[in-house]
Amino acid sequence: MPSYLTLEHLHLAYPNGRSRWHSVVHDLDLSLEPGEIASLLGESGCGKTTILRAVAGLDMPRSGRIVLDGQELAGDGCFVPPEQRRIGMMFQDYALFPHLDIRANIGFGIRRLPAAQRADRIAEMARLVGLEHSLDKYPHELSGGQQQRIALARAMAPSPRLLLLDEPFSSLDIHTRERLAFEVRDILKETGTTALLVTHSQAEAFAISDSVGLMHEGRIVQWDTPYGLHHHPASDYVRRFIRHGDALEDRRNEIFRRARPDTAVRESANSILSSVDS
Ligand SMILES: Nc1ncnc2c1ncn2[C@@H]1O[C@H](COP(=O)(O)OP(=O)(O)OP(=O)(O)O)[C@@H](O)[C@H]1O
Repeated sequence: MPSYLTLEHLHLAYPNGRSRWHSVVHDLDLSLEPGEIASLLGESGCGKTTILRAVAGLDMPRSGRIVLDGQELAGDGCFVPPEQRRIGMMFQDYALFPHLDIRANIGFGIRRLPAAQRADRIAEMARLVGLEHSLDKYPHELSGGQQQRIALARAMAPSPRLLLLDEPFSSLDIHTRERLAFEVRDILKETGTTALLVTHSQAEAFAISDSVGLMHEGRIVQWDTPYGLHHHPASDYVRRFIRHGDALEDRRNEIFRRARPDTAVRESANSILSSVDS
């Protein structure tokens, strides 16, 4: 049976001067089942965002195919524009409209629905992310984690066929980041949403995903469950990458353990390790 989302032999490149191209992603294959949550994990510059942009329809592949729910989005002579793909996106910087209240922010993508139906859907999404009492507030009145939940509610309001998340937690402090990653996983599972996330944070990828594709220089070097990546690394590169992520985690946990009574120290450990992590 064909998968829900399929990327086949995808070649992605950026223009690099006169009729020349800088290849970023090479011959990439990937497939997701309905309701699966997957992450692309890798160092900065390995091509994660470039893949999301191609799936969203913001860039056209040089070659290869993208198929979603049986519909060819990009391929031989075919290119469906982003607004017709029914794909939701959530970014690291919330991207909420500061001059609109939370109700209008959540309802932004469903402006064409009849008023009563729209109000119901906004209420449903606000409940889903646990912020049904904040609908009259403005984004600046909410914490970073709350704003990111509103961004999720807004992305999900139009019932997208697929949700793309680009480093959605990286502007949050490290505690909120992990808590929210678990919360978002619960919300996506509850709604049966298929999602593809990109991150350079192993903790985040492991917290949210059913499957993780570890990327290196434009290729997926291992596609596996978090357990599989951890316990059965397919190469030295994967082993080193995972060990480095574990070492950061251990260091952070140790600092927290020692600094438990002292919030100021905990805060500073948080910020030091967020910067190391990024
Ligand atoms: N608009 C662009 N034009 C030219 N080159 C680009 C463009 N966007 C990205 N690149 C290049 O493509 C490569 C992959 O970038 P991409 O943003 O996909 O990486 P990433 O893995 O998402 O990194 P990060 O974690 O830092 O966001 C990098 O070498 C980058 O310089």
